[in-house]
Amino acid sequence: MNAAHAVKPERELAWLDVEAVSVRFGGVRAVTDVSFGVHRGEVLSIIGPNGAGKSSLLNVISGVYRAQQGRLHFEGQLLPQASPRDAAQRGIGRTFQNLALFRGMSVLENVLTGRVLLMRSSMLAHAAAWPRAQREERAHREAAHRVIDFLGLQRVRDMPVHQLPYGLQKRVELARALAAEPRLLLLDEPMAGMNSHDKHEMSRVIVEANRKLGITIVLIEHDMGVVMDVSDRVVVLDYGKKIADGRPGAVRDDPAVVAAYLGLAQAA
Ligand SMILES: Nc1ncnc2c1ncn2[C@@H]1O[C@H](COP(=O)(O)OP(=O)(O)OP(=O)(O)O)[C@@H](O)[C@H]1O
Repeated sequence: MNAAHAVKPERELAWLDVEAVSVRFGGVRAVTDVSFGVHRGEVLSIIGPNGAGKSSLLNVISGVYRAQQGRLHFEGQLLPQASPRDAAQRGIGRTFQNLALFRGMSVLENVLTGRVLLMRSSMLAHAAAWPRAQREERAHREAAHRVIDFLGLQRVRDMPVHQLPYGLQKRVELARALAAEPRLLLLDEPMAGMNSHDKHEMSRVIVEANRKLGITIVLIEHDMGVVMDVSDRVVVLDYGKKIADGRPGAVRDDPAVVAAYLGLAQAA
């Protein structure tokens, strides 16, 4: 066959397929031509020095930011960009780098807000206490209770969130994200600012959510000990570009990664 007529085979898409994504803010290139795949059932960590583009990438996947270039596919479907609601409805959940809870509301109420997109009855039906709406509300409360039990938050269930220590507040945030029943959960520095005991606890519940609930997890984390412990695979960004992608041990020993982090140590 004439080489000119050879058809390039279609690339096989990963479960979440990030293809040549670039994000710019004015003159700042936050993410440049980054591609990687997330396999169903894994814990994948995204690491890299401050400002490497990790949160921007997560924001593109969760529909918060629009990429100027590139495409995303989730479960074989092209993801429309900059639509957090669409991403959530497709089963992509997330937490944010800074606490984003309703501080005056109880733990249970916060977790219930995670189920808003799963609610079918209108607010009016709930307000009028129609039987179907009541049944639905009961089911949502039961689901919220299950998540609270899963994360060991029963004792503080009715407390206002602002009265809880920081480590527990971060766990409530995770509970709210789990309440939405995501298949893919994006966690942006869920252990930032935690002491080592709380970090250990948070790592444990993340691994349990992955293993027991079958949720695929993409995690941004700075603590290399945690990354090595919990990740099946690691993607490394530096100045917006992907510099490594592989098993944790291989990535840790990768000369390009060592150089990126050594550069950081020398600059400090
Ligand atoms: N909304 C925005 N507007 C303007 N610039 C932004 C915005 N979001 C991110 N940036 C810039 O894009 C670059 C990458 O930022 P990003 O937050 O994605 O990095 P990061 O790897 O998550 O950093 P960190 O570890 O410090 O959270 C930085 O230079 C940042 O200042």
